[in-house]
Amino acid sequence: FATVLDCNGRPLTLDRPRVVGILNVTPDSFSDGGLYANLDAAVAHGLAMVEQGADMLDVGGESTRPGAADVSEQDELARVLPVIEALAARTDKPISIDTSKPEVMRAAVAAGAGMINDVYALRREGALDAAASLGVPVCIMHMQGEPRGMQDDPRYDDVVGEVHRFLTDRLFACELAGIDRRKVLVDPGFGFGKTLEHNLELLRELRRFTDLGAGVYAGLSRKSMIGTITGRSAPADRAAGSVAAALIAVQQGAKLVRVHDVQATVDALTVWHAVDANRPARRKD
Ligand SMILES: Nc1nc2[nH]c(SCCc3ccc(S(N)(=O)=O)cc3)nc2c(=O)[nH]1
Repeated sequence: FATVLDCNGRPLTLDRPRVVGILNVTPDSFSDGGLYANLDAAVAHGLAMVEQGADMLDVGGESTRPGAADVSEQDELARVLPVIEALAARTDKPISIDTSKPEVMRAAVAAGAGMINDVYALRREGALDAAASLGVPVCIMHMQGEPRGMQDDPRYDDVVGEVHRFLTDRLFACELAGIDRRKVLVDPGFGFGKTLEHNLELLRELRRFTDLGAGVYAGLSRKSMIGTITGRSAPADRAAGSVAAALIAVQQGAKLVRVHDVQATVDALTVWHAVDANRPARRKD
């Protein structure tokens, strides 16, 4: 995958693992309870995360947590466009749009977004063509079922193998549509139609996804897998567990982690990088 992704004129350099700050602009954001439902608060939070070291911001206007209801195109546009425009004017960091709707992709990129983050992996009607014509990097993610019912009874014979096969197929679909594989990131979709055991197996085997020639992207922050393991029922209490999970993902080869707790994660990855980057070259014996 490319070491520098051109995100609508804003570079994202993947020479080391990078941190994506989550900016939910939905009334029911699962962990910040719609704190950023209004524009000024959302923009302030986005800029605060950049100050804390976020390398990119991920703006989402449709909650895709389990049981979430669908959002109309116009509602989603009304939520995300003002935020993307305001942020693009006030930071030079890349901004990704977390959406599955082609028209939201187009409008968001026109407003300044530089990456498409699609939890449906461009499977919606027109999404592949929209992404291909926009030419910005894309993150494609695995989900079993739909947000409404994906956690009812997730089942796999071989969760890693099936998720790997899905991402392989979607990568191929991207290439057929004219999207350069080097501009695609792949994501196993933690919490999207997976039990705790499935999520743990995917994290344990995350390195298996680095053979696809695409950067690996992971979204673990404050999810129920962290809560169940640590006993932290309130998402806001899951920062330490989330940082631990992000570090494990990075140690397994992930290049991007999508997080709520930016500063803590940035510091953890800085410590990891100091140790990893200064590794003495292997002795020629
Ligand atoms: N690429 C990418 N984009 C994402 N967007 C989101 S929104 C989170 C929705 C959610 C919340 C909570 C749970 S749960 N039941 O596991 O706590 C699941 C899904 N996530 C991801 C992710 O991972 N990758």
